[in-house]
Amino acid sequence: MPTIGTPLTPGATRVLLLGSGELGKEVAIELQRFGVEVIAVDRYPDAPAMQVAHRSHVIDMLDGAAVRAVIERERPHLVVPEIEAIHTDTLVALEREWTAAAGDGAPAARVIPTARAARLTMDREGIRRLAAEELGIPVSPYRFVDNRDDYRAAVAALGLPCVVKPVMSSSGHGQSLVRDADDIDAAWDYAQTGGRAGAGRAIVEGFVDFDYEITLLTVRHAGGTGFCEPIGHLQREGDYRESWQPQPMPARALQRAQAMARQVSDALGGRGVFGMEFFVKGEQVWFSEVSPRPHDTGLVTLVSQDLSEFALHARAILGLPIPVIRQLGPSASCALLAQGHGVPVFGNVAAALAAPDTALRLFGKPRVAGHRRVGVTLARGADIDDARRIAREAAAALTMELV
Ligand SMILES: Nc1ncnc2c1ncn2[C@@H]1O[C@H](COP(=O)(O)OP(=O)(O)OP(=O)(O)O)[C@@H](O)[C@H]1O
Ligand SMILES: NCC(=O)N[C@@H]1O[C@H](COP(=O)([O-])[O-])[C@@H](O)[C@H]1O
Ligand SMILES: [Mg+2]
Repeated sequence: MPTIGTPLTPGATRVLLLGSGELGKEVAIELQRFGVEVIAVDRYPDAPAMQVAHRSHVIDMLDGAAVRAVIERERPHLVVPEIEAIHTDTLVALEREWTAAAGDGAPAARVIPTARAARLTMDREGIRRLAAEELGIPVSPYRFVDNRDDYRAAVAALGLPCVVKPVMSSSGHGQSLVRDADDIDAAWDYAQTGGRAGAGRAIVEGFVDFDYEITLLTVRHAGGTGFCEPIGHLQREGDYRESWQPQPMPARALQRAQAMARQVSDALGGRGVFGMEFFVKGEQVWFSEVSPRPHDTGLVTLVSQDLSEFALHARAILGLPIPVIRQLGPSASCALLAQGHGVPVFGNVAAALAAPDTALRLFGKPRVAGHRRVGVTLARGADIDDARRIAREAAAALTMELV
């Protein structure tokens, strides 16, 4: 059994991150605090988590042979997917090989939370069919389509407004809200260009007219399943702009969300944090999707909890106890988005931190080409509105240039 505490020695626990963005950077920092050896992998050099890892590799993570080669070379004990866009069939195959080789003993390595969870959530179809069709959980009405004719038929069947998304996409890429008949064709064209795997399959979802939406961070750990206080968030163009915790909600709705989160996370299995997304209207709750890993809206937990979602992920995957998760009061995060081309240069950083109980994460992404999240402001306040205002003001005080 590997031990923790002394990286870069033969007995060290090695963790390999597949994806090295802002979320992986915080996970890497938490693992570093336990003396775990961290290897960061992503599609481009100098990714945020690479900057705080022991070693890094640049590979095409959608190339199965490249994923296998880096894992076989590094022989990690834990493989931690950090994004959806990974050749997850290779993870499934590797997991099977490790299990077979172990016989009755513990496998040499594990995928977090499981290879199947990574595969089912890499594409909207796997998780949607599991939640809606196998588990019978309420979701928006939906249809999967592969061509323009089927798409038009799906829009006609589901009615307007509806939402169109490539099956493989995240952070709103390729996603449109179709409000009226004039939007129908453009939304299809965008779904065909905005997805990760290029043109192809899409989901059409009936629009859920929710009061608010939440992320329910759910952690499966050695001692059972725990929940964080619900996180409310504001999305624009399918991408998160602000999040806050705790989102006030009726006890009945929270119980429903927790029960669904437990059902879905139990079905996916393994250990780690799951970002369960729900829509809420009154006491009604719809499951939307899940990240079997820390969630971007959960960045708020960097100031709102004693153990952030990243600290929880690290503890859970290492098999360490999580006896309690303390919420520290009304808190908020505000995403810093850059638009254009070049290297981000920040100014007025001091002003962003002038108010009490504020914090800042600048991710250190080396370049922006188009639209990219490059940082986040964090704040605690007297209430949610106050915390959101402080986080927004901190973001507005910063200047950002691309050079
Ligand atoms: N059926 C729907 N009805 C109403 N709003 C929706 C629906 N589907 C998506 N949205 C809105 O769009 C947002 C993004 O959708 P979704 O979470 O499916 O996309 P995503 O690209 O996976 O986002 P991310 O990767 O950032 O979580 C949701 O948080 C919600 O605000
Ligand atoms: N909604 C998922 C999400 O927020 N994922 C986070 O964004 C990074 C990719 O950013 P990039 O597109 O700027 O490289 C990912 O690596 C992850 O940290
Ligand atoms: Mg989402």
